[in-house]
Amino acid sequence: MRIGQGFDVHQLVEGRPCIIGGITIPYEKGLLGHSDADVLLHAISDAILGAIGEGDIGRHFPDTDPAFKGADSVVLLEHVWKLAKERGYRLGNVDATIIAQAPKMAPYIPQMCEVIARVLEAEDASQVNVKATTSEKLGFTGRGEGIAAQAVCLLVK
Ligand SMILES: Nc1ccn([C@@H]2O[C@H](COP(=O)(O)O)[C@@H](O)[C@H]2O)c(=O)n1
Ligand SMILES: C[C@@]1(CO)OP(=O)(O)OP(=O)(O)OC[C@H]1O
Repeated sequence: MRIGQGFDVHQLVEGRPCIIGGITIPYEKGLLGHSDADVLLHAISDAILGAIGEGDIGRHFPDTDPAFKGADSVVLLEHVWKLAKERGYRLGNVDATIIAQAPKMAPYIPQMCEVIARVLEAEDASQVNVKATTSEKLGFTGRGEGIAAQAVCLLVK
């Protein structure tokens, strides 16, 4: 049994789609990054990489590599999951929190969980949990300058 944790932040800017958990959320701003900047899938990818002792997504998908410009983070997560499976792991559970003053995540969380459960080949829906919180208008997330996400993942053999 192995455990890993992940944390990621992306800036919110105008002129970008707001893609979180593989779902495009209607909003006036979106997340800035080399890839599609899916902060939730990046935190989950890092949690899995941490659990298998494989560093972080920056090591596997350098932001200096044009191959990952505009990359779909679902595809990055699929690659990370393949690494975990090659080492003989299956999903125990993943639990994640999105920290965003806005937009409201709750209506989209079931769809996000479906995407994550499909990629991580969850046998039961309860293995994937996504939560959201504001930071009560405090800090960069509270001012709407960016969105953060954190995740923990348990892998079993
Ligand atoms: N971006 C967000 C933030 C929060 N939620 C939901 O609202 C609940 C209350 O948030 P607080 O920060 O005031 O505790 C939270 O538990 C989430 O269900 C959301 O959907 N999107
Ligand atoms: C995913 C990668 C690669 O495109 O780029 P970004 O979208 O900027 O995301 P970040 O969370 O900074 O981490 C790793 C990067 O290498």
